[in-house]
Amino acid sequence: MTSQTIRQVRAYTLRGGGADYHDQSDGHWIDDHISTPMSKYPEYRQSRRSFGINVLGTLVVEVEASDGTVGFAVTTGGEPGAFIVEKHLARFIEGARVTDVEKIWDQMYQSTLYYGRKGIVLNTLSAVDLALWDLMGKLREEPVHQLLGGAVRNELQFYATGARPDLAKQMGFIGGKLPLQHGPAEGEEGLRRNLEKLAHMREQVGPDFWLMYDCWMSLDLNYATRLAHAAADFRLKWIEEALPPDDYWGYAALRKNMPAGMMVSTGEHEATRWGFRLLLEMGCCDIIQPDVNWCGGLTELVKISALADAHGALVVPHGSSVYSYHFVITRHNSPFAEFLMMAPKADEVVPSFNPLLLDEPIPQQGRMSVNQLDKPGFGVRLNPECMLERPYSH
Ligand SMILES: C[C@H](O)[C@H](O)[C@@H](O)[C@@H](O)C(=O)O
Ligand SMILES: [Mg+2]
Repeated sequence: MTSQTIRQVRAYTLRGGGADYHDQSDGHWIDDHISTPMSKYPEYRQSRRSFGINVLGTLVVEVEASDGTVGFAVTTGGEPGAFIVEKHLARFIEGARVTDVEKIWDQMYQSTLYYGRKGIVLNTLSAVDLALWDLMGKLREEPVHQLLGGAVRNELQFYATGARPDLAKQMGFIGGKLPLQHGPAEGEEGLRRNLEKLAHMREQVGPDFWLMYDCWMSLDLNYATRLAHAAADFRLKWIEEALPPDDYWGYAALRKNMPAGMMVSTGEHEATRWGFRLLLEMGCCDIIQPDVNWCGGLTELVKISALADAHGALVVPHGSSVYSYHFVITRHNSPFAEFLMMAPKADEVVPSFNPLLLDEPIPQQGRMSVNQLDKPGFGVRLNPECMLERPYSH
């Protein structure tokens, strides 16, 4: 295995669902009047697709070893990501040993520092890194969680993100995270409607089921503070991504002013150990939520997680299908995982990156046994019916 080198890296794109899970059709809960930083513009308030949340589409990266074995991974990245893989990163990947993930990561990161650091470049770098971990697992015939040191528990437990926490409770999930639908631009009426929604859901799910609000970067410090204190009456467990990712100072102030016992979470749009060091050292949050397809991949998430552990923070990766499941089950400070309800009415458990991945495991009664993760690599295959395109080559 250690003598195997990488013969070729290839980058493909796909539209409609897949890793760019916001790329859905009309009528899906995930695009129904959700509060965003663009909600101050009425014309962009109803649909996140209207301002382009789905412009990138899915990026699929394949890495082929000298013996023909192929590892792959997916992310949000589309054509820009494919260009970066084929025209820039390929030179550090092809010819390298399959096991050289640390060196390849460092060369990809340092060589793109002048235009990367976060966002699309880190999404792309993450997909290459995850494809390498998939390839290593396939060559060693071991699931990735074994390569990471092995499971510390026999099963994963999940909370569900979606419009129907009441149904999520019936399906066995440990909690439900609602998308916040009204932001500061909708004033007191909007705040009242946010609280009415929460009150209704609390009535539906009873006193102990976790309820959270995901604010998707859309609030200001005063609104977030007022929302948190009013939501304490309905036992909100955490307020998520209330402020823009760069407002570390705002998060630190919000966390200081939170109601006793309510947590602050953020991080899905943060990247690298340096970004998360800032969040942790400034006391911004109780839970960090790196997306392993966006933060720098598994090689970087291991570093981020150790940093968080030293700070006593939980690491609950943003929903990223098998790519986070294999990680979460190996970490003591990742006691539960997120499951994105991708059924349009959030009334059915379907694979997160539907329809792109075959054999993608789904929670049963809100839980997933480690046995469901026991195939080599990440244990998934690309759906041959998905029309992948390769827009660039090298
Ligand atoms: C539900 C949220 O608005 C996002 O769509 C979601 O992807 C993300 O913020 C999450 O935490 O799942
Ligand atoms: Mg979120």
